[in-house]
Amino acid sequence: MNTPAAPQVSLAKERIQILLLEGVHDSAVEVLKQHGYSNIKTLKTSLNEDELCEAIKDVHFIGIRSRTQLTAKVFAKAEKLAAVGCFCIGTNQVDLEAARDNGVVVFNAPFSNTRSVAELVLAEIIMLLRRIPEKNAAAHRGGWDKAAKGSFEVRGKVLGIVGYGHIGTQLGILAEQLGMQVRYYDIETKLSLGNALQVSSLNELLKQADVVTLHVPETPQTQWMIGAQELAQMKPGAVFINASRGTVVKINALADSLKSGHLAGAAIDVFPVEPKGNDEQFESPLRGLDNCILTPHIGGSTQEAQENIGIEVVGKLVRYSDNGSTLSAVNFPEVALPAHEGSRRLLHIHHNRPGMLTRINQLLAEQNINVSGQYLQTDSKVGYVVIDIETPPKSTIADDLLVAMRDIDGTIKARVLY
Ligand SMILES: NC(=O)C1=CN([C@@H]2O[C@H](COP(=O)(O)OP(=O)(O)OC[C@H]3O[C@@H](n4cnc5c(N)ncnc54)[C@H](O)[C@@H]3O)[C@@H](O)[C@H]2O)C=CC1
Ligand SMILES: O=C(O)C(=O)COP(=O)(O)O
Repeated sequence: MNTPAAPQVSLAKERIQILLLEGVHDSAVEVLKQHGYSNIKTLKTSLNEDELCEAIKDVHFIGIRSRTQLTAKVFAKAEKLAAVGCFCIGTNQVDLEAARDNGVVVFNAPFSNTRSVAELVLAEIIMLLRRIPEKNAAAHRGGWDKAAKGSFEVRGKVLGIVGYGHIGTQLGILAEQLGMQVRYYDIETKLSLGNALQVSSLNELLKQADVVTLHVPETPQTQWMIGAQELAQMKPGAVFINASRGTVVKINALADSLKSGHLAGAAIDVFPVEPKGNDEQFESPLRGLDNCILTPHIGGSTQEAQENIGIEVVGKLVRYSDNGSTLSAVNFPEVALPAHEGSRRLLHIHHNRPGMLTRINQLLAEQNINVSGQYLQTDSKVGYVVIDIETPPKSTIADDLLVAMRDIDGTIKARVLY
């Protein structure tokens, strides 16, 4: 049985602690302030696990980007944490199950930086097919490589996109404007935009494409999906781009393929191991290869994308904090209940066991409480219910109910929102 906790109403906004890491854009802070949140700490860097375990103890909301690893150990220390905002697309850096098991909701920005990635990749396609990386490197050393040999227009070439989602589709449209023929491979059947064609296997795509570009998420299926065998399937002289996740490609195999000349070039933005901050040394077997463009995970790093992400993710955190909405959460049942005038709102997060709602409703009935709104959603592990109750002004009904609800076996978290 859970031990009954002291009554606790919604925290005053100035007491809600918010920690934003990894240089989240100022737009996030501005929107938080507009909504009355002022207790905001920002850091330019990420924190390691030990630092996070310490820093997270008093934090109610944390904002991260792709570098901060939020592990089960960190969530175990995060007693007050209500939600995580990933100010990026990927959520692979967060132990989503541990978050959910601790009643912590995780949000992200599923598309605000996708145009930026697509534009970068488009530029890299042209640069690689014109052999600019080598010619640029040679010129820096005093060389003058004016030969046309090995340099090609992109017009008419086959672009092979692995992962035809938000980024892959936009890239396909942009590439068609340049006259490229777009083919893609995806595990799901997708609506082909423009003249794009879906192919049925990764190998088929690798064999057909002059340019292969990866736009898949990090999942158990995509981990190390491109190795020596897959690279060998690619056409001699083809080029390869990865702006998805570093764990999708076996980097030594890629280095070998570039060194042997089988691949003419590559552009890589993400790496199996990335420096934690700008002052840490970058190590990679791709360093020193003139036919390889190396960028420091900046596919989504534009002013436009970062500003929009700041506004979007903070919007989701504020909606959860102000009215309990979990719409578009990546690890949680989605619930949104309109505000009921004159009501008080309670949130209850519990392990998904039979009879939880019955027990909550028994309490409401026993205490003769009038419910003006109630909404429950569950997934396989967790249930989330938002309850609006009618109470006379200044009554302690909601606080008393909270104590009783927290005592229900299977409760993960419960609070009075307002
Ligand atoms: N370099 C950077 O700065 C950035 C990198 N990214 C990375 O790009 C990834 C893709 O982003 P979006 O296009 O927005 O994601 P998305 O979720 O819209 O699209 C991903 C596509 O990959 C497909 N897919 C999943 N597993 C697959 C597999 N095993 N084989 C083939 N296809 C598979 C999905 O069905 C989906 O169509 C993100 O998950 C993130 O890791 C995203 C933004 C910035
Ligand atoms: O959006 C993503 O998934 C990215 O990879 C971008 O990550 P970042 O915000 O630049 O650390």
